[in-house]
Amino acid sequence: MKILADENMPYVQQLFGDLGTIETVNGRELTAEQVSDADVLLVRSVTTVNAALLSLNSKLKFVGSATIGTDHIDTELLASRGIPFSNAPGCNATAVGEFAFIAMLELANRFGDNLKTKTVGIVGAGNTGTAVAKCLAAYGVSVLMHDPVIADSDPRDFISLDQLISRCDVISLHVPITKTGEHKTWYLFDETRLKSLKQGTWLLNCCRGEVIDNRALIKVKQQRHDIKVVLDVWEGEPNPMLELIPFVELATPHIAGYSLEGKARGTYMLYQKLMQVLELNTEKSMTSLLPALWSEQMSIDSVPNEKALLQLSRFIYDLRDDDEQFRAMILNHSSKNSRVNCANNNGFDLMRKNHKHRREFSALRVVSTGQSDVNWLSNLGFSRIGL
Ligand SMILES: NC(=O)C1=CN([C@@H]2O[C@H](COP(=O)(O)OP(=O)(O)OC[C@H]3O[C@@H](n4cnc5c(N)ncnc54)[C@H](O)[C@@H]3O)[C@@H](O)[C@H]2O)C=CC1
Ligand SMILES: O=C(O)C(=O)[C@H](O)COP(=O)(O)O
Repeated sequence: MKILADENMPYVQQLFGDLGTIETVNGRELTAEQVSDADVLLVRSVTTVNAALLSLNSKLKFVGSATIGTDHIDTELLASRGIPFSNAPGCNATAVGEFAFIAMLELANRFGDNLKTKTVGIVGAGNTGTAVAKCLAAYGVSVLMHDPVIADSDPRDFISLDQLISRCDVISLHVPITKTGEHKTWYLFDETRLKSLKQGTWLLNCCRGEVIDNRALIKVKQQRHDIKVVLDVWEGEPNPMLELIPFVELATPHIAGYSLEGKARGTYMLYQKLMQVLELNTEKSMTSLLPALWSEQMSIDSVPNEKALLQLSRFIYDLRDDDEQFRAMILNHSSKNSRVNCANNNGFDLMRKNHKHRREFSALRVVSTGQSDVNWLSNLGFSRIGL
C-alpha cells in the first residue's frame, strides 16, 4: 500500500509505517501525477483535494486531513467516488483556545489593561470557541456567545451578532469558512461590521482569514487606532496583504493550532479512522508518541495575579516570539524578492514548516506550596500534582 503524506505531519512513520510505503510530499505543491498511484492520501489544510488532484488516480482507499477545517476538501467528490474521508475534528481545539487566551493576556499587558474586567464575545461556539471560553471561564472572565447554527439545539445562551458587537470588549472568531447559506461566514466582518465595533474593541481571528474582509480592515484601521487586532489567519494565505501587518498587534502565520499535542492528535485520529476503514485493530496509542513533560513542575506560593498568569503562560508559549519572527520573515522575504508571491517557499510557509511546536498548558504541572487555591489553574488546563 502506498501512503502519500504531507511532510508537515508528525508521527506518520510511527503510526502508518507498518501499513505500507510512506512518501512525504510538499502539500502546497502536490500534483495529480504524484497522487496517481497512492492508496492513501494524508493532507493538511494547504492541499486542495479536488477533481484535478485526483484525476489520475483510480485506486484511492482513503483520504484524511489532519485538520479541523475541511474547506480545502471536495467532500462531495470523494463521496461520489466512494472514497472514505475523515478530518480530525477538535484535534487542535485546545491549542487554539490557549493561543487566543494568551493573546488576550498579552494585549491586556501591552495596553495596561485588565483582561479580567472585560466581556469577551465568542463567534462560533464549536470546539475551538468552547476551548477559549473554557480558559476565560476558569480565569473568571465574562463570556457571551453567538452561534445561530446551534442556538436552538445547544443548552448554552446565545445572542445575536449585533448584540455581541455592541456588548463585548473583545471578540474572538471561531467559525468555519462558508461561502453560501443563511449563515455564511465569508467576510462576516465586512467594512460595515468593522466600523460598528465599539470603541477600543480587541478583535482576534484564529479561524480562517476570509472571515474578515482584510482590505476593509486596513481601511478601518487607518481611521480607528482604538481597535486592536490579533491575526493568526489572513485573507489570501500564504500571501497576506503586507499593508495590513503593521496594523496588527500580534501577527502569526496560521499556527494557533500548532501545539505538539494538537498535531499528534490530528495524525492519530486519521490513523484510527484508516484502521477502521481497513477493518484492522488500532494497536498504537497516542500518549506513547508524545515526549514526557518538559518540566517537572512549577511551584506557586500565592494566587497569581494577571501579570503572574501571563508569565506562567509565557513559560508555556511566548507568543511575542512568533509575532517577531513572523514580521521579520515576511518583510525580509518581500524585500528580497520585491513581492511575497511565490507559492512554496515564502516566509509564511517557511515559518510554518520550521515551527517548533509548543506544548499545551497540560504539559506543565503546577503545585501550590502555600494555602492558596490554585484549582482554577487546572480548570484553565494546567496539570496538578495528584490530578
Ligand atoms: N488557526 C488555526 O490554526 C486553526 C483554525 N481552525 C479553523 O477554525 C474553525 C472552527 O473550528 P472548530 O471550532 O473546531 O469548528 P466547529 O465545527 O467545532 O465549530 C464551528 C462553530 O461555528 C458555528 N458557526 C457556523 N457558521 C456560523 C456563523 N455564521 N456565525 C456564528 N457561528 C457559526 C458552527 O455552528 C459551529 O458551532 C475551523 O473550521 C477552521 O477553519 C481550526 C483549527 C486551527
Ligand atoms: O485544523 C485546522 O483547520 C487548521 O487550520 C490547521 O491547524 C492548519 O494547519 P495546517 O494543516 O495548515 O498545517
